[in-house]
Amino acid sequence: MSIRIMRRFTFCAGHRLVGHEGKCQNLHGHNYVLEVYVTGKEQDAVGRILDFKQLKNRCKDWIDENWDHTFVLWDQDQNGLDAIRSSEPHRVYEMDSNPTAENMAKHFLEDVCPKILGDSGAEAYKVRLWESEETYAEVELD
Ligand SMILES: Nc1nc2c(c(=O)[nH]1)N=C([C@H](O)[C@H](O)COP(=O)(O)OP(=O)(O)OP(=O)(O)O)CN2
Repeated sequence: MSIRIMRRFTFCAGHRLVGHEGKCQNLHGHNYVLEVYVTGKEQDAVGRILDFKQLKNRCKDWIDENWDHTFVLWDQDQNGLDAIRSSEPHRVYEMDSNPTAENMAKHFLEDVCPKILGDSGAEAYKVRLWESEETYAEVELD
């Protein structure tokens, strides 16, 4: 048997997709919804895999500090980075890949979750990132 929990987060961010054939090659923003799915080997004495509040605080702190009200840009997108950095104040989060919903979800699951949940006894196994009410990308550990 496996037990899973999930918490949902919302944040606003700007980005653009280098090489995209349509409008998304331009700087624009989204009201993102991030769902973080977590599992754990054991329930604690209270019956929890991980306290929802712990999950909330650990993820929300990272999102607030790194993605919320930030431009998420590819580190190869020099022209985009220069444009955002020419405004004051600004917030930029550099990715090592184009900031598609797929790549942002992958980065959060593979790179961020191990750091923020590392000592919690729980592990994120799936992340779903909604870019709009109609579209999401989902990544799951094999
Ligand atoms: N597989 C992916 N495709 C696209 C992504 C993505 O992250 N993964 N992102 C975008 C853009 O960021 C964009 O904001 C969404 O574009 P699109 O769905 O084309 O926009 P609309 O449906 O709103 O277009 P309308 O013509 O206004 O209906 C693109 N693709």
